[in-house]
Parts: sequence; C-alpha cells; structure tokens
Amino acid sequence: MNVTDLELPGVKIIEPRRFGDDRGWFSETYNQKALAAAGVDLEFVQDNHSYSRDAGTLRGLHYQAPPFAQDKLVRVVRGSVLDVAVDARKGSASYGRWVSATLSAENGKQILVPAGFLHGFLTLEPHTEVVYKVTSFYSAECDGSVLWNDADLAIDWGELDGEPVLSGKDKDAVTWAEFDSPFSV
Ligand SMILES: Cc1cn([C@H]2C[C@H](O)[C@@H](COP(=O)(O)OP(=O)(O)O[C@H]3O[C@H](C)C(=O)[C@H](O)[C@H]3O)O2)c(=O)[nH]c1=O
Repeated sequence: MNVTDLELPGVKIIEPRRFGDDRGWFSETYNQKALAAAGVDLEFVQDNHSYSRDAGTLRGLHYQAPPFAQDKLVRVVRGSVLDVAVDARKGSASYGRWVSATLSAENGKQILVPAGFLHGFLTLEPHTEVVYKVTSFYSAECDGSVLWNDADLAIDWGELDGEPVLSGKDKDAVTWAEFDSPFSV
C-alpha cells in the first residue's frame, strides 16, 4: 500500500496494492492494521455508497459538525470523480485552501479526508459509483453544505459542461463568508 501526503495537513492519497493475474486482479481495499502502520489510525463505523447517473454531477461541499464530525476514506468503484477537500478548521494556516485528486475505478486511488475538512466530488463519467468509510454515524442535524463554486474558495473543478447536476441542498448552500465553521485546530 502506498500513502502520499497531499498539500493540506492530513489529506492523503492511499493506493492499495493490486495483485494481477490472468483472471484480473485482487486488492485489499481496506486493512485497518496496514493503515495504522502507515499513520492512519482511525475507527470507521459506517460505509456509504452513492451512484450518480450523469457525468457532471456534483455532491458537496459537505461536512458533519461535532460531535458527529467524520473522517472519510473515499474510493471509486465505477467511473471517476474529481474529489475535493477544503480545510475548514479555524486557526489553520491553510484555512480555506483546497486540494483535489482524480479517483477512478481504474486507478484505484483513495483519498483520506480528515474531520474538519469540507468534502465534495464532481463525477467525470456517467454511472459513477463512490464508496466511502466514515468515522461517525450520519447525523442530519449536524450535516451542512458550503457552496461548491464559492468565489472565495475558487475551487478549480476543471472543464464544466454547463451547471453541474446538484441537489437542492447544494444549490442553496451557504457561501464561505457566511459559513461559521464548527471546526478549529
Ligand atoms: C450522507 C448520508 C445521507 N443519508 C440520506 C439523507 C438523504 O435522504 C439521502 C441523500 O443524502 P445527501 O443528499 O446528503 O447525499 P450526498 O449529497 O451524496 O451527501 C454526501 O456527499 C458528500 C460527498 C459527502 O462527503 C457526505 O458523505 C455526504 O454529505 O441519504 C443517510 O441516510 N446517511 C448518510 O450518511
């Protein structure tokens, strides 16, 4: 398993090994012991799976506030996404900064998004499926969303073919300036 730190603290790309043979390949996509040995010592309690029919579907920028803040281990099992994490921790030197990575069923890459970060992704292909582990259970009361195309965040989502497919919640999300982050370093 290869673990690479991205530019923001705690955000990592994890690449489990694939054992190829004449049939295809096998991979341990999650191993708690191997992750802990690589410095990712987290206890995941829930698996999520989302399917997006159309390319250009954008889910985000989401968070769950404490006491249900979530670390997320995200991977793509069909299609591909541009995945984005934003540092939302007050007092952080990288507060409001973002990083992105392309995750696909083909590249097998996973991204670790720590609690305290906003998370979102844009699907790059139709029929994209994203699965991810989280370290806290879902809490509708603690669930929140910040505007995906906020001018202050200035996230580069790449070449968009018009307005992305968005949920009503994401269309009505608060701006970064309006967002009162519940997180701090
Ligand atoms: C997240 C979640 C949702 N739900 C229910 C609530 C709604 O009735 C329905 C769709 O929820 P939502 O529109 O929030 O789903 P996404 O837009 O994919 O949200 C997720 O997308 C971004 C990328 C994330 O990082 C979060 O995990 C999460 O916010 O599933 C549950 O029952 N449990 C859950 O854990």
